[in-house]
Amino acid sequence: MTATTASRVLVLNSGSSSVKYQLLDMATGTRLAVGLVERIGEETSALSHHPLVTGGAKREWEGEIADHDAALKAVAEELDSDGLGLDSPELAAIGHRVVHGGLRFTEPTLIDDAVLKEIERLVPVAPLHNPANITGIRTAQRLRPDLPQVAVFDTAFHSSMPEHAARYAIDVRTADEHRIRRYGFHGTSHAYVSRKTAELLGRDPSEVNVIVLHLGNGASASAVAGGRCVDTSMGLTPLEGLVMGTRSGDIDPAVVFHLGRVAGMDMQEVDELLNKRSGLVGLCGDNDMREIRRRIDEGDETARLAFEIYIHRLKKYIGGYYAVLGRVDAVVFTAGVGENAAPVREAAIAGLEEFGLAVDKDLNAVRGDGARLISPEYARVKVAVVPTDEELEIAEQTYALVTAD
Ligand SMILES: Nc1ncnc2c1ncn2[C@@H]1O[C@H](COP(=O)(O)OP(=O)(O)O)[C@@H](O)[C@H]1O
Ligand SMILES: CC(=O)OP(=O)(O)O
Ligand SMILES: [Mg+2]
Repeated sequence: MTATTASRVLVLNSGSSSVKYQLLDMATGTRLAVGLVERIGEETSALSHHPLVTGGAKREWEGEIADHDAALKAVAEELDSDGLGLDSPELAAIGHRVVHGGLRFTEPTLIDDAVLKEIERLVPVAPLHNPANITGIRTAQRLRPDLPQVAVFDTAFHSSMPEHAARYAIDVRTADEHRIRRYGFHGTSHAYVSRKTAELLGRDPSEVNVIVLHLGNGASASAVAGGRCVDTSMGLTPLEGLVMGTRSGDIDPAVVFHLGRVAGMDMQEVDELLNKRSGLVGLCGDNDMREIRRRIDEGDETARLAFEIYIHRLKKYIGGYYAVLGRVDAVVFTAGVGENAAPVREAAIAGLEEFGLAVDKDLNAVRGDGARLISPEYARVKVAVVPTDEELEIAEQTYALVTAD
């Protein structure tokens, strides 16, 4: 690869209705700008942009942002007005989060037409995510056709899973023909957070076993043994596993047939039901944990039951992965809910004292930005909050690829 003196990387983390972005200088380890576009395609979208080096204040505005293409143009304009535009010769590459990499992509990958085609082929198994990732790539390519664009896949970290964890117990030929298996997602987060947890414990990642609970709007759990993923809760698609903001997580697959045969729903309707009208929003009408906690505090029983279902599922995965790992050094909470919702952490760990797990109420209540332990001194298994940073992890992998000899 050509050597480059440019050392900035722009990272685009395009979600189903949002784009998170960061501009970083990899030579100095400085974050130059961070931002977020939310509610893309809805009546009022919101953009928040924070230039970190130009002394500028955080800028926030609301307006209509119809699609991801418009969102990226808005991001480019914000960066431009800080003198950090995409036309900068200091930009070395653009790193993209791509949710589904299938069987083929297990490493950060330089994007060309063939790679983009393969990412497109995977749209049916990440219908909420890969299309947004593709738009991000195309728009970035149009704005800077000369720059290397790198895809960092959510599935990559999980590709080390043993076959007994990755395979579903269905007819092998059908599974192989259609590449049906557990791929797992949020991999850059699970990789980053498990590594940071080892650091927090003052140990080498190869020595520690951790259960990572990535609880955002999408949510997943993983069992990481010595730095390697051995099981994860999301499957062929990001629908399986934990109860999420709008997704059901685990259900009996026969529910799908039943809805078809008895309720007369077609595939599209069932897909939409399970991905967009289930999870917390389906259970109580809200998918934001802040709002759910507020309602519980006011005595709302529907919100309480939704919370209890969410916690019950979490406990099942903590227990399950404890058994899979045999020995656990830490259970770690991360992402929007995991980092901020103390009641979720407390409830998920409650009653697990026999597992060596406990949460210290005071430590749990402390709000902080950094990685921290929330278990009492005596706890045999540590409980931690470790903020995730998918954008930093993507930037590092992107920069390593474009500067490799
Ligand atoms: N202070 C908070 N207390 C409780 N939950 C929070 C708080 N801040 C954010 N959240 C939760 O985090 C979610 C977003 O998490 P995030 O990791 O950003 O998700 P995603 O990347 O999937 O969009 C929100 O929907 C909300 O439920
Ligand atoms: C894969 C996935 O669920 O991602 P997100 O949490 O960003 O929706
Ligand atoms: Mg996320």
